[in-house]
Amino acid sequence: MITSEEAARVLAEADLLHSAEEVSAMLDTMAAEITAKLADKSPLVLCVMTGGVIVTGHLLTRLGFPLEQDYLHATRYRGATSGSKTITWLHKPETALAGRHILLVDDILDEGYTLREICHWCRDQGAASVNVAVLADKQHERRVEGIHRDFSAIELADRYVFGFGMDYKEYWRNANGIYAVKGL
Ligand SMILES: O=P(O)(O)OC[C@H]1O[C@H](OP(=O)(O)OP(=O)(O)O)[C@H](O)[C@@H]1O
Ligand SMILES: Nc1nc2[nH]cnc2c(=O)[nH]1
Repeated sequence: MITSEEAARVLAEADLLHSAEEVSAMLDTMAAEITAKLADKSPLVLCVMTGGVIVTGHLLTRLGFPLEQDYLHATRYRGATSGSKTITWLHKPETALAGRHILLVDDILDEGYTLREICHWCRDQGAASVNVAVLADKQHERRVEGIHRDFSAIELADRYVFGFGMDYKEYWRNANGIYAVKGL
């Protein structure tokens, strides 16, 4: 836990990596790629809470074809800046996945434990296909095997980032852009 004063200092000292305008343009491109692949599939779009909530909202307004929406919550960082290897499921979707084309939407693919487990779960439920869309794809050598993203708006350097759904110790998911914490 940090105070709101500390949160304000972190934002003031952070590096702005991508402005809101840049994020918007990159989401346009990703939405066009998703449309080309899934427009005739009547997909079930699953928002990975909490971080995925903002990118999912922005993305959905750019997808002009029939789809359904639900959400799930699986977390491993729980407000920290490094994650445990154990995923905690806080909510599973009500909608049946069997036979559906699933589009998972999350804020960031980092080491990949979270989305790998979620993809496995979707397939275990009998999904016809599982596609992964992330706002940010972090570039490093620590990615676990067995996970890849199908769509990504932005590739990021290996720093701890926040904004546009991503938190710094639960603050600044509401920051309108993508920032890197000073020194991290
Ligand atoms: O690729 P990984 O290294 O597994 O990390 C990526 C995950 O970490 C964050 O979730 P977090 O556990 O912080 O939960 P939150 O969305 O509720 O903040 C983010 O939203 C991704 O789901
Ligand atoms: N906010 C945030 N959450 C993450 N989860 C995995 N990596 C990150 C990151 O860089 N920032």
